[in-house]
Amino acid sequence: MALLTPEDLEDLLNKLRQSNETIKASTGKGITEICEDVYGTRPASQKVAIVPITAGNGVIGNFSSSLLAITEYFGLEGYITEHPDITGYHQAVSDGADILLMADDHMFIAHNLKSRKIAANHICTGVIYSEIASRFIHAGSKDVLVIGLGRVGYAGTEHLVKKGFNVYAYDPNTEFMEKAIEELGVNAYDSADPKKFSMVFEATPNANTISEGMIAERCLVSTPGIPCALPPELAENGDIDLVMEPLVIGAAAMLYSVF
Ligand SMILES: NC(=O)C1=CN([C@@H]2O[C@H](COP(=O)(O)OP(=O)(O)OC[C@H]3O[C@@H](n4cnc5c(N)ncnc54)[C@H](O)[C@@H]3O)[C@@H](O)[C@H]2O)C=CC1
Ligand SMILES: N[C@@H](CCCCNC(=O)[C@H]1CCC=N1)C(=O)O
Ligand SMILES: [Mg+2]
Repeated sequence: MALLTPEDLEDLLNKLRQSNETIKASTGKGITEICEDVYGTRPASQKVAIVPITAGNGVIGNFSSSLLAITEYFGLEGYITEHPDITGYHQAVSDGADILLMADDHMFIAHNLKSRKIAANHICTGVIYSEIASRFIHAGSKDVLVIGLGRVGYAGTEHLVKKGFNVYAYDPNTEFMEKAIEELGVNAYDSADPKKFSMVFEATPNANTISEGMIAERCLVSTPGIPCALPPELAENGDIDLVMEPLVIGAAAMLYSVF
């Protein structure tokens, strides 16, 4: 499980604002509108409690404060419980919080105590980043290249297939490839095929997983993956729009999915 580091979370809201400008330019809509479209919900000043969790690798510096900044960015009333774990959970429920945000090393969830809806970060991250990729206004077809079929990648692929896109997928894990072909009917990406993609969704924990031969002159790369999927020489290319940030977009999708 690739865990965030405090460095990943530095300058979070500036990274988000940058990403949102790219999202608007590439898709015609900003992240809040896209979340509203995908989930059919809107914020309504819900009270959000963030409960730090000490399990496993333990509390990640500025993870809770980043979630607090995210809740406020989306116009919600957020706070971090005074204590972590069960004590914090008890405080949040006693305070009448509507939504709880908490994460151990394996699951990061949003739980709406009122509506009983619950969301997992890896599902929502896959859905929202693949949705962004699929909305590229300059795309010439419904072909989407997916790199990485793990917890996030598979969820995003499922979402794209459901929405009727032609998904070409690659993952060195042959089991994941076979599962995606059998269960979702995706095409195996063939590097020998000269086809180039204008919409790419990448979800791997490795750098430089996208090579020049995969992408069209003008393309949108939407990736939650850390580190960056695009080699620096490609990332500097003006005609490639890159949407990439470490936490906010996925967390926003979690909140919208439980409103
Ligand atoms: N930005 C955000 O909001 C979030 C970011 N993440 C990040 O997204 C990434 C993926 O997370 P998970 O799906 O949970 O990881 P995972 O470990 O479940 O899946 C990663 C997949 O990538 C595949 N892969 C590795 N190298 C590859 C390559 N060169 N080409 C194609 N596939 C390759 C692996 O075989 C594996 O199936 C991680 O870096 C994680 O930190 C995860 C959640 C939220
Ligand atoms: N227990 C810690 C939080 C641990 C979060 C680990 N999960 C990740 O890093 C995932 C979530 C999005 C990207 N990676 C705390 O409460 O401070
Ligand atoms: Mg994110």
